[in-house]
Amino acid sequence: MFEEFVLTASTADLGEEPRARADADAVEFRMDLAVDPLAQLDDYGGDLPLLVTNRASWEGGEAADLGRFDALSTALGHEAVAAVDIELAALRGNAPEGERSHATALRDTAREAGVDVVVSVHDFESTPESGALVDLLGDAASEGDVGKLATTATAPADALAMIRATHEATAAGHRVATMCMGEPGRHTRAVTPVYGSKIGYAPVDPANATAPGQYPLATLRRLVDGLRDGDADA
Ligand SMILES: O=C1C[C@@](O)(C(=O)O)C[C@@H](O)[C@@H]1O
Repeated sequence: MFEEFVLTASTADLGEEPRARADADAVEFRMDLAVDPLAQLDDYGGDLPLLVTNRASWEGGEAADLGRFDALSTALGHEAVAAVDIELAALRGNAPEGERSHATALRDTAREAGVDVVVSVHDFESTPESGALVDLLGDAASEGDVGKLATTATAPADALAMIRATHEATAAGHRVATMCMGEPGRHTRAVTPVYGSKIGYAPVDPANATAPGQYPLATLRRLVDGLRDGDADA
């Protein structure tokens, strides 16, 4: 699914999917933020494929325990689910007790089901220097189909480090998705796809952003396509 850039509309409400169709290529379903996520999946009849995320509380989400893996595993049985997000820290075992075995089992299930695995890393405080970012991207990409890195930019230099790291990791053959959270890094969401980033995230309803600094969905679509095609009105 991630050979080309994929713009995902992030939401906790699959009922928003019709509003996302005009601009998004997929929906990121934030199961940890959703009311009755498995029932929503059962009822889903939309056109867009789903990336399912059930973000752990220790990685900035709301899913409090290992039960999040059971819910993700059930989600993989739905035909519309094309990709699943798993935290790198869960796969590498430097997370709370029991995460690693659940995370690797989920990855196996995803592979058997032909579902892509996005391995994610988040830093809600800062952006390390670009060499460290490249290492993180290499680690994440080697554990799944795409390595995703979202860090917090507090100055323009942080955005530059992320752009550089995106370029270097892509040149080294890794499939990555990158972005900075926070206002000084907002433009990375439009620019890193030029350097190889394969996933963008934006809320359908700007009032429900799932990370600081996200552009509205239609804006990110226009910016990414405009930079790619050289047509600002694209
Ligand atoms: O990991 C990511 C990236 C993200 O944090 C962002 O910065 O856009 C938004 C989240 O919904 C998603 O799971």
